[in-house]
Amino acid sequence: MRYVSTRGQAPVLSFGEAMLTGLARDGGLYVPETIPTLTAAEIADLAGLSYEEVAFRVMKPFTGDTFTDEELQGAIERAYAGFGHPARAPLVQLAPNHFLLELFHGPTLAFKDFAMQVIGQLFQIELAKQGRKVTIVGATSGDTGSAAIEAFRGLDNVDVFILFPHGRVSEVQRRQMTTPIEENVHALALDGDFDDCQARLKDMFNDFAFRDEVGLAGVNSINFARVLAQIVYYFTSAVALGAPQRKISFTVPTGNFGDIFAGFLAKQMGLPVERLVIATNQNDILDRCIKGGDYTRHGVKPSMSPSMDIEISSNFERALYFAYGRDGDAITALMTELKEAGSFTVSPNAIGALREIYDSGRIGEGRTLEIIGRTLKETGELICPHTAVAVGVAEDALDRDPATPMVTLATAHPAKFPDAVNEATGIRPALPPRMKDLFERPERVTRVANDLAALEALVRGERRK
Ligand SMILES: Cc1ncc(COP(=O)(O)O)c(C=O)c1O
Ligand SMILES: N[C@@H](CCOP(=O)(O)O)C(=O)O
Repeated sequence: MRYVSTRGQAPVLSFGEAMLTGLARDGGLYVPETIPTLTAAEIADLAGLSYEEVAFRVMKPFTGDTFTDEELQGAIERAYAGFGHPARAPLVQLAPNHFLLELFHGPTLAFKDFAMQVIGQLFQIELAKQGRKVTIVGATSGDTGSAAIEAFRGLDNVDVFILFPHGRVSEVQRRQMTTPIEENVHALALDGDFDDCQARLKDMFNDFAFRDEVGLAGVNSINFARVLAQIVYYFTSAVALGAPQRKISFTVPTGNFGDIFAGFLAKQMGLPVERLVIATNQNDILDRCIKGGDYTRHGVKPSMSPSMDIEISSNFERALYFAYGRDGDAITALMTELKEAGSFTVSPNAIGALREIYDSGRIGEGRTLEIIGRTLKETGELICPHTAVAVGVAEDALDRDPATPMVTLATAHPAKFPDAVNEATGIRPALPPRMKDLFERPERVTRVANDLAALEALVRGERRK
């Protein structure tokens, strides 16, 4: 299995190399050269297996010979052992044809744990084999950061620096990043928004001298291994609802497009996915693009679903790459236009290809609150604001296609966003007992300017040599 860049100009790599490389050296994102498929019989055979067994069967064909079967199985077992639900990703019924896929039973209470816990294990195996140390720099709008810290805290051969937008994450999210005591963990509050954090991260990858000097590695969904581990729950949930005999649709609260792109890969692998519905909050660039063909930045407006406050949606590049028939030059041109002019127009063929796969919708702030309140009243489920955005978009999609079962991804625990949930319901959801002293723990955070040279100097100075 070989991995190629969406911009077509970077070295072709194995899975292991792509995992440790992060951003491709031409600025693109790695994708598999071919997408492995499962037959209908192989998908049917997943019924009744544990989450871990399904994960192994789905992930193995992508990893080539980087890991032995025993290594991959062991990594998966260890990754999910600490989850707070035996099913790992349980389904809850909201309405006759509407199901919620709860992805918040991992250690940091967000769907990011599903992939981050696995790649934490895979990094350790690969770094030990190669006798290497790496410096991970991550950008977060709230959830990736704590999941990365949880997966890599205390490791001797990894330093972790997390850039988050100052004042734009929830207090629980911030404290999850600023209270770990391990000296390899560095929380950096950047003066800017998430797009600035991600842009500086990509700048660091594009500064080859810096990248090579510090052994830069990435665990954002830039890293294909992140997306890979997120394919698994599309299979477990669809099979539980009758796939491969029955088609299933998914609605995904979307920001950086990693989670829904994993759904695209599941579909390409043979899972009968009817529609993948992109759910956006008031930062609706993806909804506008799918509907009108224009990807135009308007400026990020902070919302009550802060993890989706994103306008430069990193993995949309991967979606465009497939929509443009794997044309790296076309993608390079679009990404250059976005950087220089703040917008691009998708070609008629490519927008047609995207609309074959994706549907989309947008939910504003008022409706988000209404949905949190109504969902609790009608179903007894307390949901986070990101999930509420997706529930609203899914309800609209179900009105258009009531016959196909809809799975809505519940991406974070409501206790991560107590203020919004309280405003909608009058309930402040409690954190699990293991986190009950989160608000008493001392915080350790460095405020940083949105300045590449200053950030690089900080990482150089703080990482352990
Ligand atoms: C709670 C939550 N929901 C949804 C998203 C959006 O997911 P993605 O960036 O993969 O589109 C994020 C951030 O990634 C998140 O943290
Ligand atoms: N919403 C994310 C943003 C980063 O996304 P990633 O999937 O690329 O890591 C977050 O919570 O940080």
